[in-house]
Amino acid sequence: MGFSPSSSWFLDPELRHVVSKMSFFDSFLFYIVHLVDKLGLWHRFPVLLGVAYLGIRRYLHQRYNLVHVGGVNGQVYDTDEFSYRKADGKCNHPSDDSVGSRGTFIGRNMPPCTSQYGILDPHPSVVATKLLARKRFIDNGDQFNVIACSWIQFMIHDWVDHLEDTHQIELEAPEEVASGCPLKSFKFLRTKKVFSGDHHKTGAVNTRTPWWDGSVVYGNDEAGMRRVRVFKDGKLKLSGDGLLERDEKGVPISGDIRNSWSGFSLLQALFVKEHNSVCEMLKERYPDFDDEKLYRTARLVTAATIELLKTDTLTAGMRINWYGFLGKKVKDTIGARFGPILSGLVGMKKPRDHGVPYSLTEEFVSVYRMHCLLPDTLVLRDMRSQNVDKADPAIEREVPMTELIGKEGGTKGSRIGFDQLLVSMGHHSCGALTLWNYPNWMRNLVAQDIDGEDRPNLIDMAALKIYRDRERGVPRFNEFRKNLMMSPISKWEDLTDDEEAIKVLKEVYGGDIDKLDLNVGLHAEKKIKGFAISETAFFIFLLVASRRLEADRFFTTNFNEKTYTKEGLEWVNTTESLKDVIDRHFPNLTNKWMRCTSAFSVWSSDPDPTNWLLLYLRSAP
Ligand code: HEM
Repeated sequence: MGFSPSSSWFLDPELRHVVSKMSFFDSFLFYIVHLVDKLGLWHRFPVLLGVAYLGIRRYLHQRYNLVHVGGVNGQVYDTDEFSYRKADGKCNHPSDDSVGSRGTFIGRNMPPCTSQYGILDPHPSVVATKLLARKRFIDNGDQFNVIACSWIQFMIHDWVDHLEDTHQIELEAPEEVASGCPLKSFKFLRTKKVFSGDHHKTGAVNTRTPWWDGSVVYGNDEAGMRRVRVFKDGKLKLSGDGLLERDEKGVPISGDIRNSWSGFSLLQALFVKEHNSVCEMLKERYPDFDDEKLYRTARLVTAATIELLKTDTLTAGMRINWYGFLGKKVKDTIGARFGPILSGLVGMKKPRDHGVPYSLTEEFVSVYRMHCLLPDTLVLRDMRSQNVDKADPAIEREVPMTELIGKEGGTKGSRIGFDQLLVSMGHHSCGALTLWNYPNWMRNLVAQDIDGEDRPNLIDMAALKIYRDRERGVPRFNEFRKNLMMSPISKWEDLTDDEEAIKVLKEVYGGDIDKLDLNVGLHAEKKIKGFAISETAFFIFLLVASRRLEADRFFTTNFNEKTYTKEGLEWVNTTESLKDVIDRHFPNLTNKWMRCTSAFSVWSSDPDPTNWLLLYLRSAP
């Protein structure tokens, strides 16, 4: 029986079930979190208090929001023999070689949906047409540019993709919206349900490796890995123009090639360059390293790069994940000696999985469905300018996104070239995660299979994303929030101040708030100042971002000179942002074209002001 204050006036009745399964201590912590939530306070706290709140919340999520879907039952192995990242993600967990490998189950952060709404209630095409379809492009201001959007896609393609069934489904738009749908009906493959041998009975399987292991560049299995390697000096293949090589069918040669576009391939090419530079550095220091040893070490180093989100509280939170409360200077000087809180998760003596074998989760995939970040066109900047006005560089022309996707997009990307693509993406704000901002060109999309080949049937991605969550048993918005220890909404006004949105939400969901789809809720939700994503999505990131580091042997036990080499570790520790990586390879580009501090902000925007106050002591943004 948990802690229960005598006057429980402030506990939402819907959250009683949450407290009932908690220990006394945990329920005490939960009441603190719940009180802060009710007062809407945590993001207004000074940074130190905000971080403390997030720390308690993360602790509670680690205890109550990790659900093992099952099926991990590998072998014990010799960790010293495999002190490198294997192609298929095997041999990372200290005592079970299969945890986190390709083909294991996608986990959950909460039990599957319990509501009885039908899979077509309301019809996904109705939701897509009335609430998601872009009316006009709404940008995200200066905070994030198209590089940031591609970076997130790059991460997704490193971590997760659902195995599909061979069974085809057809969705036909109901008459009331058919005229507004680019496709009156479309066909796609069902998510494959695999028997998990556990109490949830079935689950979905990940065709990518869920570790932060750079598989987007290196491949997800032996064949994928062999495809990208040169087999000389540890290096990876790269075309003479600095972009990806392509095979005779026009498919790019890279770790993950499905549903790519020029901006995404550009990031892959950038990290191939980074990998190859690490190889050169290692070869110079260690002339006796053979191709295999150079490849393995350079992969470890390249995969361990990181970039952080905005606002001081988030930055502090992410830095604490990596360096701990004592900060980078102390960690660099004396090492990770004081445990995860003071010295950070990276470099901990042992990986931690909180009793649940590591995997990514269904909920994580749902909240990362951020296709609204994609613009309709990419505005190309004029690279011939002599005196570049960084605040407003001259425009050459606009290219529709449809010309930048798939195999044709690869050819177009090569014609544009690395420099112009990168600079143009840097200067282009990405889309906002809000209602009525889903790119219409994705409602009529040529999707690709796992080999990068175009599929014959066009798909409506806006409708499909609603279908996918329902098909995979991800709870709808209110049930999702309750499971995440957040208060559910009781009226539409709790969700948004936008009167037009409320009107259409009522129309689509017939006034039944519990029916609201997760992804619609996430896009409609009022945003916290400084946040591009919703608070509901953020709490999933809070849990999963740290888990990716702390469960990984190569960020904990093996994050040392013996595994990475002294120079490799130094490389990781002196590379703090994507800008550092760009600067290493293209110093003139950022000098000439970028005003701001982070490569992910719109490049014409102001640099971050110097703030002499210690990060943790700052007030709220
Ligand atoms: C031109 C760019 C992009 C294209 C063509 C594209 C296309 C696709 C397609 C066809 C799917 C599979 C849909 C399904 O069968 O359920 C998908 C899934 C997904 N995409 Fe994208 N996408 C793009 C960019 C992005 C971006 C920028 C993000 C995130 C910021 C993103 C996040 C996701 C996620 C989370 C999934 C679900 C993966 C899964 O089900 O396991 N995509 N995308």
